[in-house]
Amino acid sequence: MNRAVPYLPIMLDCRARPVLVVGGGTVAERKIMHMLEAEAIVVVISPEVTAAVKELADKGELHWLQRMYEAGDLSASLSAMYSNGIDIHSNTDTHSNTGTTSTTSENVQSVADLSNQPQRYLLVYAATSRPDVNQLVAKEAQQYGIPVNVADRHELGTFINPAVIRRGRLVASVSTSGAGPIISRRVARELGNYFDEDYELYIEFMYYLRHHIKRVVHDPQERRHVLEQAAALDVLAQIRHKQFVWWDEHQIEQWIIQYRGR
Ligand SMILES: C[C@@]1(CC(=O)O)c2cc3[nH]c(cc4nc(cc5[nH]c(cc(n2)[C@H]1CCC(=O)O)[C@@](C)(CC(=O)O)[C@@H]5CCC(=O)O)C(CC(=O)O)=C4CCC(=O)O)c(CCC(=O)O)c3CC(=O)O
Ligand SMILES: NC(=O)C1=CN([C@@H]2O[C@H](COP(=O)(O)OP(=O)(O)OC[C@H]3O[C@@H](n4cnc5c(N)ncnc54)[C@H](O)[C@@H]3O)[C@@H](O)[C@H]2O)C=CC1
Repeated sequence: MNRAVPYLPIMLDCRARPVLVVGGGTVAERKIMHMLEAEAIVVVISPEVTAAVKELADKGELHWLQRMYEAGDLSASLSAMYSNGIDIHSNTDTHSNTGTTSTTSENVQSVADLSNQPQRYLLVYAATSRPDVNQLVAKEAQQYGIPVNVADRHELGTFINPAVIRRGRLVASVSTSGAGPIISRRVARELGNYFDEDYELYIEFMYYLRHHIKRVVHDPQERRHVLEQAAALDVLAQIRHKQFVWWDEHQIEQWIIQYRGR
């Protein structure tokens, strides 16, 4: 038995960064949905895709290259891909060569914008049904220093995906370090029952309060004390009992005053 890989859990800002998904089946579709939620620019290379992925491509919400993965796809920089005449904008959008944005989604950037992007993919997903292709994608990604996820044999890749629940700014992700994804999903659902919908407003309010405190309380010790008091507020209970009323700035100032100078 292998020892568990000590994976590093992080939160990655993927907004407007290009990510590549190789393959377009149900597994690829799930990974694509997470990438779109993270507001990444999604490029899919696959001869066939699911109906849902096709629809997203048609709407211009992702870029579909309708073909097999080719060795070298990852070594080509994105701007080079484009200047070689490969339309990475979308499989259907023949007008994108003009460099104008002709899509409905905020996610999708014009080709001109893409050429200003980093020259390599931020992340790569090898999610085809062909082990040899997935292995080639993994090898190439590692050659170029791009983090890669391999759907059929996670040990060939450099990162894996947790099961996730979101409550606005609160994100809980669960991994079994690859031992059993169904268990991850179950644990995430259990966390989701505990951290229910009320947490969204609670965390939003705490964000707003902390932001305000950071702006007006400059002494580090004093700030720390005020932030501890904020964390101890019974806002969540008030939300649960439908008694919570959002504070205005004046209320916050008044509340802070009582803890100042301590
Ligand atoms: C290592 C990892 C790498 C990665 O994909 O990132 C991986 C790998 C593999 N999954 C396999 C199978 C299944 N995966 C799922 C579901 C999910 N898989 C996810 C993550 C991960 N899966 C990573 C580890 C997560 C952890 O650490 O716990 C979730 C959590 C998140 C997500 O995919 O985004 C998502 C649930 C999300 C949700 O619903 O909330 C289901 C269930 C289903 O489809 O309904 C099955 C079928 C049942 C079964 O086989 O157990 C196989 C065998 C393939 C084969 O047999 O050919 C491999 C290959 C291998 O183990 O190497
Ligand atoms: N990591 C995970 O969460 C899970 C992984 N898997 C594994 O993931 C893999 C994919 O599973 P599914 O999506 O269900 O398969 P699928 O058969 O539905 O889809 C495979 C996709 O790969 C594409 N493809 C095939 N050859 C290609 C090539 N040379 N270049 C580019 N694309 C190519 C096909 O067009 C198709 O879109 C399988 O190996 C499966 O064992 C399965 C379940 C969960």
